[in-house]
Amino acid sequence: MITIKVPSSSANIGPGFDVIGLALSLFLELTVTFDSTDQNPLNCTVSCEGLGAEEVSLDPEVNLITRTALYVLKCHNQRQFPKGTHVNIINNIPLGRGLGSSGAAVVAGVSLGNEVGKLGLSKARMLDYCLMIERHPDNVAAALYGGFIGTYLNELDPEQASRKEIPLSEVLPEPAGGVDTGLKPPEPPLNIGHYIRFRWAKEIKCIVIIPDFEVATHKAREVLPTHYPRADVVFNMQRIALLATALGETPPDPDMIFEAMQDKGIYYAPSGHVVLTGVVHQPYRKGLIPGLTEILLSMTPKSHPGLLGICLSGAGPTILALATGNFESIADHILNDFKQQGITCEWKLLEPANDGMTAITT
Ligand SMILES: Nc1ncnc2c1ncn2[C@@H]1O[C@H](COP(=O)(O)OP(=O)(O)O)[C@@H](O)[C@H]1O
Ligand SMILES: N[C@@H](CCOP(=O)(O)O)C(=O)O
Repeated sequence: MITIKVPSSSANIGPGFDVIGLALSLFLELTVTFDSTDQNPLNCTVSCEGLGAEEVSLDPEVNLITRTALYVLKCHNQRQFPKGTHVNIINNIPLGRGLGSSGAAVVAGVSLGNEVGKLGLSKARMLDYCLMIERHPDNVAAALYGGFIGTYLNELDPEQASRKEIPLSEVLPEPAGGVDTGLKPPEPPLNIGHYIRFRWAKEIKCIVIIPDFEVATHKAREVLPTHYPRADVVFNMQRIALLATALGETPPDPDMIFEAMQDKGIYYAPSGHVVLTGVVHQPYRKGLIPGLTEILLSMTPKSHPGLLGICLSGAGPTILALATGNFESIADHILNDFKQQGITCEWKLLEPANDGMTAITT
């Protein structure tokens, strides 16, 4: 039996759009067993329990995890799973909520291909495969390596860059294209992306407030501009520089962290009007998440002692609040704000998941 465990993740943490990721203690788990008397297309069956079980396809040609595993296998001239492979998915990551469920599924799929195909891929090479599928590195790198990380994509030479830009529909056709197409899918270039781990102060806990509706990440990316004013980019770079260090300092400095988690600046013009500056993703997404702006503006470390900072988790709709105490009252405030918009939520108190993806054969 093979057991693969992958953490959820919260990407961006305010200003770090497509850069910063934090692996969190909610997990996707696969148990993989083999019964060679089973005869199935692609030699694979899938079952699923836990969150999203009724939503997730059990067809191995459609399911994101098994399709990803098949992509990795086909790149290594293995056209199907080993005989009688059964993949049981146990999912604790809510789907489409900004907690990296798709990133975790892609990491789990790459690891599944690696394990059943006995490919011996390093985590660095697995990251290349992940980045051919989920092309922003923050979630997949956090899920693969664990902890609080900064990520980047390397400049590739033109031939490699064009391979990386191959449309997702060719890398990961849906359905997966069966056993016999004979075509090898586009292999990832080497060293597409990399990461660095930052320190995390152990007293900082992660409150996640998870609304009861989904926002598909690809839709939440469509609402973003392709170009930004220089002032906005500078604003966010200034905050990221703080963020990378401020969350590792003991004792945590609430005012510094609150500022470091801003993806917007509020400037009171001489006319008295409020002007927003320094905006990369959150405010553009407010149309998808009722109450977002009000929630982000409604709390500070002064109004809510214990609070360090607040932001949208990934592409939303989950809100991430970092805090050292008063977890319930901080969560209650955000639950109430969402309630005024007619939205019910659940909340959880999570910790960083330091291990990242693990795969164990027993
Ligand atoms: N455990 C899983 N098994 C199969 N597919 C999954 C799994 N988790 C996520 N997915 C796919 O990823 C989609 C959600 O991805 P996305 O919109 O990026 O949201 P997020 O990553 O923020 O949860 C789901 O609708 C589903 O298609
Ligand atoms: N940087 C990405 C992160 C998306 O995270 P997810 O958990 O919502 O998939 C973005 O902001 O689009």
